[in-house]
Amino acid sequence: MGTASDTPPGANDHTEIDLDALRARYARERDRRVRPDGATQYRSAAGEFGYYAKDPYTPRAEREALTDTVEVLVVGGGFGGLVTGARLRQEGVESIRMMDEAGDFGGTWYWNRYPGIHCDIESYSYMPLLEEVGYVPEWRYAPGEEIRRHAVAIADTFGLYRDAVFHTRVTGLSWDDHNDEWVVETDRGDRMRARFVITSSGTLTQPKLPGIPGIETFKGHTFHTSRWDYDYTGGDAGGGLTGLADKRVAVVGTGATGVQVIPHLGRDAQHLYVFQRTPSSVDVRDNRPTDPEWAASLKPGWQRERMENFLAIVSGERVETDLTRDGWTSTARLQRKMISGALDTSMSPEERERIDELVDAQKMNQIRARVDEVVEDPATAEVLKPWYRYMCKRPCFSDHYLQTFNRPNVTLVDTADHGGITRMTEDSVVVGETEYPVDCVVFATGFDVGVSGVMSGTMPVSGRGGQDLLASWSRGPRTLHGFYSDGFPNFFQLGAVQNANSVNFAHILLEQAGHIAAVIAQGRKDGAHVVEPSKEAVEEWVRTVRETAHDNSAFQAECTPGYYNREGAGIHGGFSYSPGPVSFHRLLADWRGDRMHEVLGTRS
Ligand SMILES: NC(=O)C1=CN([C@@H]2O[C@H](COP(=O)(O)OP(=O)(O)OC[C@H]3O[C@@H](n4cnc5c(N)ncnc54)[C@H](OP(=O)(O)O)[C@@H]3O)[C@@H](O)[C@H]2O)C=CC1
Repeated sequence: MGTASDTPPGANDHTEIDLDALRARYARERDRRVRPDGATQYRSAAGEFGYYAKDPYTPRAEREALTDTVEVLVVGGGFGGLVTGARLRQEGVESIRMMDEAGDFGGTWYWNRYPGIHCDIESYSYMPLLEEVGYVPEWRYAPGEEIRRHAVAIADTFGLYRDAVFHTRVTGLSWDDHNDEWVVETDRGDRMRARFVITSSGTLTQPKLPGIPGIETFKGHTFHTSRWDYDYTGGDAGGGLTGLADKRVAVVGTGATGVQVIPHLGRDAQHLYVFQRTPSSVDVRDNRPTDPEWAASLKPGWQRERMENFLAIVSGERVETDLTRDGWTSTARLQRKMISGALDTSMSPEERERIDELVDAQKMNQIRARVDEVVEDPATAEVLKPWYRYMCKRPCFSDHYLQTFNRPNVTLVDTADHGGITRMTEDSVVVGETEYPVDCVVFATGFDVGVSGVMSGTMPVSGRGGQDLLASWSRGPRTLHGFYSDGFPNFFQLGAVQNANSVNFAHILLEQAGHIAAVIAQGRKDGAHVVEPSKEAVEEWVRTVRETAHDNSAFQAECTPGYYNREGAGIHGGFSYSPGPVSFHRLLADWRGDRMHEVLGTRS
């Protein structure tokens, strides 16, 4: 197998690739799509558009306001919150309240139930705690419903429904210095208390809408993919959208969601218009049911081994064997552009960059050639070809997407030269001067990515002496290992900020949960009043993250716009710990070995 640090076969044999011409083409295609309004072009699904974010799956139950006290409050019932709850239970913590805005557990898998939904990371590594729950996924790449059911199974296995509250949003957290407790206020009128608060409020739950002029005037039916309206479409996540048989449907967006949903809309709508601004790179999926013999042969510890092997490969570490062997592990070298990890130091940076660029060009040529092989109409095929480097956008995998454009009832509409859809009227989507009358518009336009309640300010956190967390971060996040900050005792955050990042984020969350549970358990054992890092420890970690930051701004600047590069504005490295998740997890394990006492009971 290859690793990110090997020179790939054929890397020195690219005489046919004209990199200058390719760079010029990439720049031209990028310039067609950059908008002067950048990230401000979007609208949140709030205020007059709040109905796009309503929960269509679970009725909201009335309940009494809470005034009790728990030991741990976990904000967020997605995998981050669930695995934290599970690890705390394993450490013997009894009093845990799980809280979520959704109507049940599952996080992103609660909200996203659109037809065709699957996870594009292999389920055996993605779905956490499989061995603890006693489950082997039915599919190599699991459908969303199987993943959602697994989330519920984790909650059942670890007794996390007990004390859980749903359809509840935290509106304020304030530290009570006198009692060493958090006072928690919510949009349900709760005013409860918790000794520890852990937030894992997720990144792919708040739907985002394009700022299309006239969007509010459209009188037909409309919804966002993360709040699928099966009452209107009929069918379920497996397809069979019989309600669309006599409907002209527009879908806006061709990202990872669009690629999964479009084959179903194309199959079932009377006519489907796909409004595309930037094509995704779409590689082979090759999904298959789990082999029962393989499942029966698995030995205890198999999942951790597989997860760690996958994480190591996609982080650019050297490993002996590739247990997964899929589109992620075979492109590890290319992912280094986005998710930095181990760097090959056996060659000069210039030589490394030249080889990276050639390997990238080779991969993207293969992706573009696949479009020609599958799509019958050459003009349509041309529009579906992605002209950017591999990790500029989330890579996609599908064996049905490109094929959909061979259907006579499917029309691809290229909006690139118009910055997206020009406007909407009462009954049409308009691109340039051309009107497309439709009955229904489905927005596959993504999420306010990376915006947790803490970062957006919708969950104000007031620490020691009433200091505001966001205000204390006015010059950037200040944490020890991404988890906690001085002045905010017993408050933990899960997420990628100053912590680790990976395409398999479920693995990162599992490590974070284990770490937090270990710290809390040690604190309980030692009789510590609080968990809080010192100001010096925080400053040292912020400096470490900054000094080790891998600056990929040059790469980002050449990328087509999207949320990876703040719509073309660029992001400097240093958001997460650049040396990569494997080094970070090692660093955390060492820290737990001999420095944990530094955060325990430092104040009371
Ligand atoms: N693990 C998995 O299997 C899956 C993961 N995901 C995750 O969710 C993330 C979000 O994916 P997704 O929901 O597809 O959202 P994205 O943000 O990736 O895609 C949004 C789409 O909407 C298009 N768009 C936005 N505004 C306009 C406009 N005004 N006119 C026309 N088109 C417009 C974008 O075009 P443009 O590109 O030009 O901006 C893009 O194609 C993924 O990156 C991935 O991390 C999602 C699905 C499956």
